Amino acid sequence: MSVTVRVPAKVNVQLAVGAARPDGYHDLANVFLAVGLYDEVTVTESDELRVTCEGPDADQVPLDRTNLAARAAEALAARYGRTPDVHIHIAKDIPVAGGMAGGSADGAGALLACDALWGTGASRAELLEICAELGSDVPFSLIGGAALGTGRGEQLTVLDVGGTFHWVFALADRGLSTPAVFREFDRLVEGTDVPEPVASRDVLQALAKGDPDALAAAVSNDLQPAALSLFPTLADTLTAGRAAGALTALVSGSGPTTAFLARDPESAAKVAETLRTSGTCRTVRTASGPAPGATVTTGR
Ligand SMILES: C[C@@](CO)(OP(=O)(O)O)[C@H](O)COP(=O)(O)OP(=O)(O)OC[C@H]1O[C@@H](n2ccc(N)nc2=O)[C@H](O)[C@@H]1O
Ligand SMILES: Nc1ncnc2c1ncn2[C@@H]1O[C@H](COP(=O)(O)OP(=O)(O)O)[C@@H](O)[C@H]1O
Repeated sequence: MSVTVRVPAKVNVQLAVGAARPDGYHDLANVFLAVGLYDEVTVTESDELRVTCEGPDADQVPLDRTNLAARAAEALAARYGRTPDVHIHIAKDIPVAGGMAGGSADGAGALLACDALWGTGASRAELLEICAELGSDVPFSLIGGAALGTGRGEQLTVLDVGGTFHWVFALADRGLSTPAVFREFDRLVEGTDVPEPVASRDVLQALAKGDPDALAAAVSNDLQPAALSLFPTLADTLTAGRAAGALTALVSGSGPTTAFLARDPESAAKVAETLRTSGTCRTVRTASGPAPGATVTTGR
């Protein structure tokens, strides 16, 4: 018996970051938008826990117990007093270490898939609690759509979205470590008064209206200076996308993926084509959002 779950990537249309907390995390106002780039996680009953992965970035994905999908299976099994003996196969299309929450997607996907395979009867609230233990971004991967994340990003408020937003993503030739980007943020703000992170009314209204021009004017990412400091050539990618007609350009989360908002699919295709030949990125993808959260597609 096996179960397959499809899980989306995300882009952060606002990422407001507060000062480092005593536990090392940062309070956030994190406005997530799920976009239609997906990983597929299949779990099959097996005699031991093992992970395999296929896809263009598969060689960068850990296959041991540090894999978030393996950790999700272990966490659910521990809670229900059983062994996590499943083969987890990840068909990976979300860039690895790209600021698009690929590992988080696999964690949420494996959790939902194991839950369905084992018939635990866990409530949505219980699954979200396990997600939050696995990582700050994991709860959002489960719910998808659009949401405001507060605390370290794990406390979610679902947001209304009044239309479809068309995005182009430029993938870089190497990843960036999320903790390293937060550390660089701390270094850059040292000695300054970091304001409490607050959700932007303009961002929320633009999402609710489905208005790409208004969203383009309102997006922000407090981690962008840190990502650019660690990966200066990303500035060239942002410039190339803006010159190609994107309404706005920003780093996705902790990067290094850069995100470009377009007015419609035709404009997105044009921006994508220009970026593809610009020599400023490894490859380019287009995707629209909001996309649904983790969804069981086949199984049992
Ligand atoms: C920055 C964001 C924006 O959505 O994602 P990415 O762009 O990397 O995908 C997230 O905050 C990443 O979430 P996630 O990748 O789940 O992070 P976690 O596993 O919880 O934490 C990894 C490390 O990131 C830092 N961290 C994470 C979240 C947070 N609110 N404050 C932090 O300082 C800490 O150094 C922590 O040890
Ligand atoms: N299932 C997984 N897929 C990808 N990376 C994973 C996974 N599980 C753990 N990781 C680790 O998490 C790191 C961050 O990867 P990822 O979640 O793709 O990026 P980001 O945090 O930038 O969104 C990777 O470098 C890898 O070591």
